[in-house]
Amino acid sequence: MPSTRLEITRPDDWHLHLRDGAALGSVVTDTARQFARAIVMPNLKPPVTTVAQAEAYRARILAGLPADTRFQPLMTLYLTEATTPDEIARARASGFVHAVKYYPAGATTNSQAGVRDLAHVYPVLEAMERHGLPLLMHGEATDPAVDIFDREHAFIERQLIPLRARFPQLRMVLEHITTRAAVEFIRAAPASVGATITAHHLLLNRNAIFEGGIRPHHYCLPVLKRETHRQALLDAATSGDPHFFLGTDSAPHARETKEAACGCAGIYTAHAAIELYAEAFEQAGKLDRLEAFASFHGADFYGLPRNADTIVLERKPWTVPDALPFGDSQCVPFRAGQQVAWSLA
Ligand SMILES: NC(=O)N[C@@H](CC(=O)O)C(=O)O
Ligand SMILES: [Zn+2]
Ligand SMILES: [Zn+2]
Repeated sequence: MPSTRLEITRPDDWHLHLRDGAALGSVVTDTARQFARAIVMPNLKPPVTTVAQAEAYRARILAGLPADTRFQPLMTLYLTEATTPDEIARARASGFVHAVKYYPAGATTNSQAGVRDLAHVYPVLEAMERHGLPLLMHGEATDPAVDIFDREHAFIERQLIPLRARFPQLRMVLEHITTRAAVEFIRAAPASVGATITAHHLLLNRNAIFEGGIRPHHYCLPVLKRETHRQALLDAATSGDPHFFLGTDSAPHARETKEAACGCAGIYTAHAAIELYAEAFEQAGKLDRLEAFASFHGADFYGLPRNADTIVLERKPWTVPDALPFGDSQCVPFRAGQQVAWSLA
């Protein structure tokens, strides 16, 4: 008999975009409904580059939460070529900054202030290695000559392998992995290197971007890949291997900025995140592996306690709204107007 009810330790989201201002208030509740904690990405405009900015952003997130939630935002700093080793020491001492995010300049949404040449931040990486502060990576090569579907693989070859050799003790997370090459690299790495996997990369392949026409709400970075890569991700997520953990990369954008001649990258999944992961794990026949992926591996990697309470998922389909409020605009969520197979009780 297929399961119709699943109780698991409350999960955490190890890669999340909450945005700021009015938009923040519209989205944070979706995450707080299901997750105890989330690693909050710093790619605001302007980016969160200092501990003082992270502290102020954290306060704005907490102020946007409904009174009855205990959701904890785990903050990150945006690495720039001006970041100092002193800032890393302050981050470690803060207790609320849990990682530093590396955006290769130009690789993705709000990455212009990112790093052009890793050699310029070696002293900062050395400080992170010493303080045990993880480096989170948007792992795509930015060389425009590299085919967009090969950018993750090229990043691994050109940046990640040399970086691992130079900083062997540096804790790292390759974020939102999308390829078999990434899965293989992470599997072979020590426990100090992990990877997050999104629900949308587990559920969709690149055909979804072009189904009957161009689908801006299925455009994200790294871009969706072929079916063989989706299969590799599903194998990794459901394998029980502690290198792999849940990170939604839920990345809301106002409708008009995606439905445009040059649409933004990012897919919003926070409204149904754990339910979507349950669908993917069910598809693989591995629902029994969801809890470790969603609730144990990430906490263990970050050296944080596992959550003590639980959530209950029921196999009860529901229909996702066509649009959700997003500041003074709207956000079109993943599966808009369509069904999700699992519900959060
Ligand atoms: N994933 C995306 O397509 N977009 C993210 C940025 C990111 O995580 O690369 C965003 O901030 O919109
Ligand atoms: Zn990214
Ligand atoms: Zn992201």
